[in-house]
Amino acid sequence: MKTVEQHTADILELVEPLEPIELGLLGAHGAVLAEPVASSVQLPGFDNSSMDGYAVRAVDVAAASQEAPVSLPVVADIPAGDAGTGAIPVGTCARIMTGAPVPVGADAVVPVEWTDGGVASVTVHRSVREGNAIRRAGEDVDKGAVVLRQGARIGAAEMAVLAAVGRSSVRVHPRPRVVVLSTGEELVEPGDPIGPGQIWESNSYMLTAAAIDAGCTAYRQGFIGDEPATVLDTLDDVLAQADVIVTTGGVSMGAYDVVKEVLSRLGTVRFEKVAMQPGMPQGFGTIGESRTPIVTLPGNPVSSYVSFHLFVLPALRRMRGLPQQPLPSVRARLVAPVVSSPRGKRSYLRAVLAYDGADAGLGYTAAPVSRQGSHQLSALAETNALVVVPEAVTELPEGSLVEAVKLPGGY
Ligand SMILES: Nc1nc2c(c(=O)[nH]1)N[C@H]1C(S)=C(S)[C@@H](COP(=O)(O)OP(=O)(O)OC[C@H]3O[C@@H](n4cnc5c(N)ncnc54)[C@H](O)[C@@H]3O)O[C@H]1N2
Ligand code: MOO
Repeated sequence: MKTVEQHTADILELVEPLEPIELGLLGAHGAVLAEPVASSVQLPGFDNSSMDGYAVRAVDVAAASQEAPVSLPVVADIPAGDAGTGAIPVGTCARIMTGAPVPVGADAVVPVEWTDGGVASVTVHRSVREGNAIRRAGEDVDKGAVVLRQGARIGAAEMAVLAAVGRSSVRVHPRPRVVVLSTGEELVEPGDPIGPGQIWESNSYMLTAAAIDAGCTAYRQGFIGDEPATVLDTLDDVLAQADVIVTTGGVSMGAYDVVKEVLSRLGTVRFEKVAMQPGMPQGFGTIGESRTPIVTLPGNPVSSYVSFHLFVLPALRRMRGLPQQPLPSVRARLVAPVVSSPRGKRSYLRAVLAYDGADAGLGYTAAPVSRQGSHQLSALAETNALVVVPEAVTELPEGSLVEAVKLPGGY
């Protein structure tokens, strides 16, 4: 059997960062920059007021106090958006709003709270230091400075920076388009009536959500039965809209394991056993003229979930133009024994990871959930980590230190 590492490496060899394209700002949300972004301007672009108040010469109000306020004529009113061409003569001031350009001649702003708020003339009852409440041109960004590095993921903060330096579009590795398809004659759409031997389909919903969480555009193609021609036709149909296809089901040893049956025939998809539990039967390869990557996950829901995180997430990272990075893991103390783990396979036990180091001196603790079967889906929702039991280990006493891999979204 193959190791988890070998299988991951094989899948990674199949995929490349997606070709960069130019996208409008909101279209680039979640995408990864394929270029460094430099600012063509300085920010702020001009000296401006950080408060609503009065633009003055500090020296003109140097003597102002509560007991001996100073009055100045107000010669202009400067709202934000003013072209900023005005000047104030010595001994006068201008009413100014937050973000408005500081007029020539002024070197400080007196907040309106320190005045009587006058319109024609204003009485100031506190002195100010030179530069008070003025945001200087260029104090945020120098002209030509790189404000976002190549490889940055465009989230809310990056979006703000791009817009603030005047960019309306950027060159990015787009979000991978993931098409999710499940197979199985027993599957029924949730909400539809269910008959004997049937189950409501859940894998494609789970994987579509997981792919979206992983920064992709995901299409739930839904599910189809075990008819080989339908599987091939459906795969053919979705090729045009997929950067990667993820299927579930039909990859094991059964008489109707259709994905394995039809894709093995193509000769471009390999089916192998990986030394892990859950998630032993796996497949991957390419299909179609443009050699679209396809990862075929096992049908058992927990197996499918775990193998998506171990094998598909790294591929998606690469397609997004991000460097490889394992899911974060911590050392944790088991709060219950592991009574049996298969020799020769690495177990990924669903667990609840908690941090109670400060109180109990334990650091992280991991409590494997009680239902560990590949079909026992309900325990997944409470799971936030996978406890790794190495291939050579078949049992672990309570209190053992283990590696716990944090699952995305679990925190
Ligand atoms: N003789 C053997 N049998 C099995 C082996 C084996 O090595 N020899 N491996 C077992 C392991 S491990 C796994 S995992 C499963 C994988 O099977 P398949 O990928 O072929 O999946 P199916 O047989 O289609 O389904 C398995 C199981 O999962 C349920 N399922 C499938 N798709 C969905 C879906 N979209 N939503 C919800 N549930 C789904 C399905 O009803 C089955 O119960 O094979 C073992 N067998
Ligand atoms: O190894 Mo299968 O993936 O658990 O039941």
